[in-house]
Amino acid sequence: MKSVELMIHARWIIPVDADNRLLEHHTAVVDGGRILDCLPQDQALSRYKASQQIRLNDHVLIPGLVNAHGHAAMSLFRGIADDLPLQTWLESHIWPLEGQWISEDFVYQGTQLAIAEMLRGGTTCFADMYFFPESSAQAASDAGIRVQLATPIIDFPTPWANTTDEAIHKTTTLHDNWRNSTLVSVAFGPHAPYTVSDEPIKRIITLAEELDVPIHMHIHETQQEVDDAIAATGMRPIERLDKLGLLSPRLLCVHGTALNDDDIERLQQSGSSVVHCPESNLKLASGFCPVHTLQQQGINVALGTDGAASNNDLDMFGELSTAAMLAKAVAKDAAALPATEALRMATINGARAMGMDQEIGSLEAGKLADIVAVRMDELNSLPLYNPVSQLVYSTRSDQVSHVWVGGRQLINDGKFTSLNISKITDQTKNWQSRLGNTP
Ligand SMILES: CSC[C@H]1O[C@@H](n2cnc3c(O)ncnc32)[C@H](O)[C@@H]1O
Ligand SMILES: [Zn+2]
Repeated sequence: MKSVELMIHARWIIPVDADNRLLEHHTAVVDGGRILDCLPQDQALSRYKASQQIRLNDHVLIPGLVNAHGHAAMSLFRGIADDLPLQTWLESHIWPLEGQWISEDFVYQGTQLAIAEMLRGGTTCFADMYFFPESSAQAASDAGIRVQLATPIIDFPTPWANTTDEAIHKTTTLHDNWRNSTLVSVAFGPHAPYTVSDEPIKRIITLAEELDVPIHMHIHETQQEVDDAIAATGMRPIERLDKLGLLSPRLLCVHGTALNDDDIERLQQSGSSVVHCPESNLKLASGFCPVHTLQQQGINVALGTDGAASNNDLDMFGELSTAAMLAKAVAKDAAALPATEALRMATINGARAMGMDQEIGSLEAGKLADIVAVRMDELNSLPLYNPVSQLVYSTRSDQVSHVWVGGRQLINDGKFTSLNISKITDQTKNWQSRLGNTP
């Protein structure tokens, strides 16, 4: 018998593997932070002896959810500027607030709040674009969650960097400082086509290749963005970025609304990923991402919440259900984005977009043990004919009971093991009273 650290015996396991299998009465065997095996319970008990065994008789195990786009620290701006279209929201409300309030402490504490919400809802890895990414890196590392930090690169001075050169230099330093981390990785985050000019984009392309890291950018968020770009440059944003050489498998194209056939062909030919943020797109009335068409073209589509200031939560189960329903309405086809595909979007597709699909995104031997257990004996989950359908269409995030990242347990029966929630609540209320007094 081989000695291992942990065996999780579950009623169902959805590994999100290539065959979309559903396993019943199986065991996930974890050792050294990785999944060693996934096999029938009776075989697990005869082959392995574990220091810890957990029996989850009413639960489904899934890979940790991957939130492929957000601005974690913006959780401190949740509800501060609602019911506005993107450009008014950003230019008249959010950017002035950021100019006044953003600091290392704001980002560390705001990111802690976001991490607590994400972990509690089964997210084990998130891609983040925000100022002071050093503070976000520290918050993620302290909490034990996985993060890919897309550093904020924008043509105007920000509280983090005065110039694009400084932001790019700080990106390479951040990459160097966290190169040995198993939790924190770094990407370039040029903000959007309308805020970053050609020269920095060219430098980013070269450096991203040298460092072998992703590039993460808001692209085609609204029809207005496309119309303005055509008026200013004679080109659609995706056409311009393609001509600059930005489109490639290392690109996460966030939003992807207002896409025409030429845009879709460029995304497909280049192997770029699209990150769909349905709730933010709906709330800001930004537009619709043609998810079904993109998937029919073989484009990798991942799922993100965007920040809590435009969503207004970081609940990937809610996002999953919204994505599945919206895709059907947009395609005028009830068969568009079936539950199995939606779950892939929220797991393995996100991992692939972030260049991490060899390590996370599915429950398969050799991968890091980023695992989530969800209780399926709640009223809204019964009767249970199809666990995947239930997960996507009727599960609430508070049904998440256990969460492991790299084999470390961060949620145990609904309770946090690595975060001091009363401290996070107090510091959040403190920010609320400071921001609430803004004239
Ligand atoms: C360069 S750091 C990130 C920057 O992006 C702003 N932001 C947040 N949400 C959106 C969005 O949906 N579209 C464009 N920009 C967004 C955030 O406030 C920061 O300034
Ligand atoms: Zn965003």
